[in-house]
Amino acid sequence: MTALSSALLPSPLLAVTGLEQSFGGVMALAGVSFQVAEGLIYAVIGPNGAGKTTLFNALCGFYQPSAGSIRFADQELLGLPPHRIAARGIARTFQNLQLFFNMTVVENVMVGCHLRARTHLLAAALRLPWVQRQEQQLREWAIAALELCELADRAGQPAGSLPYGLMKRVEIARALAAKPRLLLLDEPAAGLNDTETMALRDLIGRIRANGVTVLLVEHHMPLVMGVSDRLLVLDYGSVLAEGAPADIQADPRVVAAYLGGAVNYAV
Ligand SMILES: Nc1ncnc2c1ncn2[C@@H]1O[C@H](COP(=O)(O)OP(=O)(O)OP(=O)(O)O)[C@@H](O)[C@H]1O
Repeated sequence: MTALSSALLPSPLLAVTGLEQSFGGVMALAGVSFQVAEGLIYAVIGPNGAGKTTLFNALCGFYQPSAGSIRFADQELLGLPPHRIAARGIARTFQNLQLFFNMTVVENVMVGCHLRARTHLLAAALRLPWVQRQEQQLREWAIAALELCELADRAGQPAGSLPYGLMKRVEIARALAAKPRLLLLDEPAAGLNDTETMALRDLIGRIRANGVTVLLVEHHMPLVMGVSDRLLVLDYGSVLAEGAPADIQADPRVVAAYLGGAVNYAV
């Protein structure tokens, strides 16, 4: 690539370089580097214990890596606390449900908008007009996120009354309500049946179509291969491979890392 053509390329939305995180003697991330262009669905895969969740936790500021760099939209994130990283435009879901079961679906999703809200306790207690206008705005954002997740008709129901697959969608809607530029999905297909998984695949496509870049940690290979533009393969905290789904499926190192070849990639 010439200097001129590389200068014309847009800088990646996310650029991770040499990221290191250890726990005692375990190097969970041993110098991980990769880049994600804006608008991609980018998956991170790898066997159990490879470092995928640690990577997410580092990106969100829950862990403070000992070395490396995380540049998001050309700004360094390393060292920032989670709420400042979220305010920069990164939202995530978790492996385990983190819902308020007694609150309604829309109330759960409105929690995700709080970063966009101006909070003032006295004004809220007095129900000042601007507080009411703001609440109406947050409700509209929450409803828009629910519509994208095909949950608008469940808005008024207690979150705890929904089937598990829909509860996981509420979590995605809550993350979307923060209006992120990058959405991190941590094993969104875990516990879903085949129909729900196919619906999830469509939803991830719609999220990208709405201008949100997606970083996906997932063990469900048919989903990963069917929805992703590129993949990063981690193994023992290091990058084993990076590339398009077809290249990753053909990579013997990846096949070997997964139980000596017993990977079902069928979509
Ligand atoms: N908080 C922690 N304290 C100690 N060790 C940890 C901690 N978090 C992760 N580890 C270790 O770091 C390594 C990477 O773990 P991590 O959870 O990131 O893997 P993973 O790829 O997400 O695995 P899985 O697919 O099972 O979720 C593992 O050896 C794990 O035991």
